[in-house]
Amino acid sequence: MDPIIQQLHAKDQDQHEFHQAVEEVLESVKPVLDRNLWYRQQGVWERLIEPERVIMFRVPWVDDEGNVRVNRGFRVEMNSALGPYKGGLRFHPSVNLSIIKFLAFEQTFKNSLTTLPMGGGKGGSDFNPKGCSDFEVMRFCHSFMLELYRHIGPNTDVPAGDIGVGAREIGYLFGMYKKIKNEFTGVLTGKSLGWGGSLIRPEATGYGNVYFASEMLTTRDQTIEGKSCLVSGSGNVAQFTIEKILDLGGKVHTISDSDGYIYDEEGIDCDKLGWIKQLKNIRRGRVAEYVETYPQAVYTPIDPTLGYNPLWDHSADCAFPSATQNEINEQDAKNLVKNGVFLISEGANMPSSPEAVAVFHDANCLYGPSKAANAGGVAVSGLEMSQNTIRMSWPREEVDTRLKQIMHSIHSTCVDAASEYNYGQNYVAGANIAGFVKVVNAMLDQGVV
Ligand SMILES: NC(=O)C1=CN([C@@H]2O[C@H](COP(=O)(O)OP(=O)(O)OC[C@H]3O[C@@H](n4cnc5c(N)ncnc54)[C@H](O)[C@@H]3O)[C@@H](O)[C@H]2O)C=CC1
Ligand SMILES: O=C(O)CCC(=O)C(=O)O
Repeated sequence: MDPIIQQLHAKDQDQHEFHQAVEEVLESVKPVLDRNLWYRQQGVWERLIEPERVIMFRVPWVDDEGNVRVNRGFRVEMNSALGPYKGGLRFHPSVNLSIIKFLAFEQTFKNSLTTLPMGGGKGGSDFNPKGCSDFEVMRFCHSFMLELYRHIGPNTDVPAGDIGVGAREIGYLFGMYKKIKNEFTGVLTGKSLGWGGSLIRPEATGYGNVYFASEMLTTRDQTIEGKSCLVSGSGNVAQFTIEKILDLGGKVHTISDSDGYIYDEEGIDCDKLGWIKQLKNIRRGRVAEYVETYPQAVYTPIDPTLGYNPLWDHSADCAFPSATQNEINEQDAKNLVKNGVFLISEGANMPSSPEAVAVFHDANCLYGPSKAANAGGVAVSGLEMSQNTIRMSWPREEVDTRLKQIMHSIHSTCVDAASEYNYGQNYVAGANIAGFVKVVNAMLDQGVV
């Protein structure tokens, strides 16, 4: 094992997700480090895997029954070589330091790929919004911001949404920040349109992922039109991935949540997607309800004893994992390949295990890793920051055009970096190398800080 990885395991024991993310990047950038001894001498790698700052805090709040509840809050400010820390907040019971550190680490390279001036950060809490009333969510968000406000700012650290944090939560967080600081600034992105949000930000991660997939398909003279697709998740990223696939003439058969998944042989059309948006964004229900309205579809509950996810065991051309990390294991990857899937484009962060990624590469699939394929969300957040700074809002077409250009540029950046280091059409290596080189060159320019 590389001594750096040995040290990491000794220092940050049990941070499995963080180790996984670091090991993948280190593997890809070894030839870059070998070619540039200066990088090694300057300890860039050791500096990259140590967050600039880790903030952990108590979040006390009162539920509707008057009970005092306590959650743990996190913000990991990973790297500010390229700009203010930037990255989402995740509210989910599984959140811990390892998960936030892996997300902040990935975010650093992802933000670098966007070409926009953003450093990497991520935060969140083990708070579970599921089943909470709006008032409970509001009290939690206000308490969370009562601590977070002292660490963030429009030129310091600009959080946004992730799992469990959408427009409602961003509104409550912004309200408390504004009250404490007495200023109306672009301190958060993903804001509602009426008070500083950007058009296309809600759509950006999903749309961007499908634009990236289209770029990958172009290398084989193909398009999304007529392709059958498997999508996991049913939240923000999944919904707008489906919307763009339909827009480009593809067909989508699946959605899921943490209880189970839906397979709709006929395909999820625009009307059904509208129903899913109502279910998830307004009624906050479970995907199991889909079969009550569309009885031709099949609902399968999660069975953790299976060892694989049957959602990935259907015949299709393309897969868009859009739920959570490590949702595709080696067996799932083998099932996808066996069923004819030849393109995997990741909306979720690190949804494929390292063994699954190896299966995709061995089968010569077009495999778009998350830090490249889902970078459209944070890219449009960067555009929201620019619009807030100049106190303007750009029209929908303008933001969408910029998003398309950014995804095109990320694709060519990955292809060029992979080819420079003889990695062929390996988007993992390309994304890691290109993201890494830009960040470490900025770190070297700024000295040992
Ligand atoms: N919202 C954004 O702009 C971005 C999100 N992402 C990533 O996309 C993924 C989804 O995030 P969002 O759609 O924003 O969140 P969301 O909260 O809107 O939706 C998450 C969805 O995933 C499902 N899910 C969560 N845990 C699951 C599990 N263990 N098994 C099956 N389903 C599960 C939830 O039921 C929900 O439908 C995450 O990995 C997130 O980090 C990545 C880039 C940007
Ligand atoms: O828009 C942002 O700043 C957050 C996006 C994000 O969390 C991600 O790319 O994973």
